[in-house]
Amino acid sequence: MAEAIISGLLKTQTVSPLNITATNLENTERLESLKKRYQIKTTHSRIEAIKEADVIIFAMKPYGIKECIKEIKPYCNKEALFISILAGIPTSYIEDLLEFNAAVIRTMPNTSASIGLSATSMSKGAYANHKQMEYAKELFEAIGSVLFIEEEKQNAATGIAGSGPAYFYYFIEAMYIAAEEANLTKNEADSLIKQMIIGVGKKLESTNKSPQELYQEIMSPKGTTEAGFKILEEEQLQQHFIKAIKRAIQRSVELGSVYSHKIE
Ligand SMILES: NC(=O)C1=CN([C@@H]2O[C@H](COP(=O)(O)OP(=O)(O)OC[C@H]3O[C@@H](n4cnc5c(N)ncnc54)[C@H](OP(=O)(O)O)[C@@H]3O)[C@@H](O)[C@H]2O)C=CC1
Ligand SMILES: O=C(O)[C@@H]1CCC=N1
Repeated sequence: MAEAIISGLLKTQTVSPLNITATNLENTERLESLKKRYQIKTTHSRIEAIKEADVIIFAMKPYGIKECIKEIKPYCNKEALFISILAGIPTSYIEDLLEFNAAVIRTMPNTSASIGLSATSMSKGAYANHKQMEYAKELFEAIGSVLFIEEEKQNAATGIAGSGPAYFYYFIEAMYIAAEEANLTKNEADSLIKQMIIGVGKKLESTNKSPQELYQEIMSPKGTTEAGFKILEEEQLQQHFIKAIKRAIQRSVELGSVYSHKIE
């Protein structure tokens, strides 16, 4: 995710490579390759990375945030803007760890960020101001769209749009399996499935029709689609899918409470 953000910021010339420093935990090879590909600065020292930064983006796994902030806190610029892409982690937790009135913004992008098509949701912490929100929006527009939402809705946004692409890829995988079993070659399947998915996305974008209207349009009486739908309904696939999304949302809540319980 961090690379997708870096790549978007550079492609849109939102930030100069000279003003980006990437760091990670231990993977030197990865930092070298980022440096070579994007001409950004890299360092293994998280303190060096953040010391003079006016924007700090947290993009590690949620369980890493506590240790990270503990390490960098004494060196942080108190005027900096802190942006988190961590699933579940509340802005209040980051503010508490930093132990000053830090401007914190919580975001939830998705992997389509790597092609500039993320659907990112963004919420304000207690001390971030309007100007900082607008600035963060500008940064994240380099990787797609940005929607401002209240922080209590971020877990829902995480289950829907953060995890969402994975569920679609899973269904698309099923299409490839069915295509192969029906003797389509890989190239034939690629050509049909990819364009079909692009068409669905663009159609959805260009119409006011509901998803139900759209699938009903496809279903001729006693036709192929209707025959397939009967199986989906018998298996209660839609209910299972709703259950899966609800579980993802719940997991985001859990991540927030597991990793952001009382601070020592
Ligand atoms: N994957 C997704 O679709 C999305 C993920 N997110 C969120 O983004 C975050 C990252 O996910 P993802 O990119 O998939 O994970 P990755 O494992 O690909 O990347 C995590 C990176 O964080 C680095 N890291 C870990 N701890 C520290 C630390 N203390 N200081 C600096 N760097 C650190 C790791 O370094 P090293 O390689 O050296 O271990 C690694 O480069 C998660 O919090 C997730 O919730 C949000 C939206 C979508
Ligand atoms: O699975 C996860 O926890 C992260 C957050 C959203 C997408 N990936």
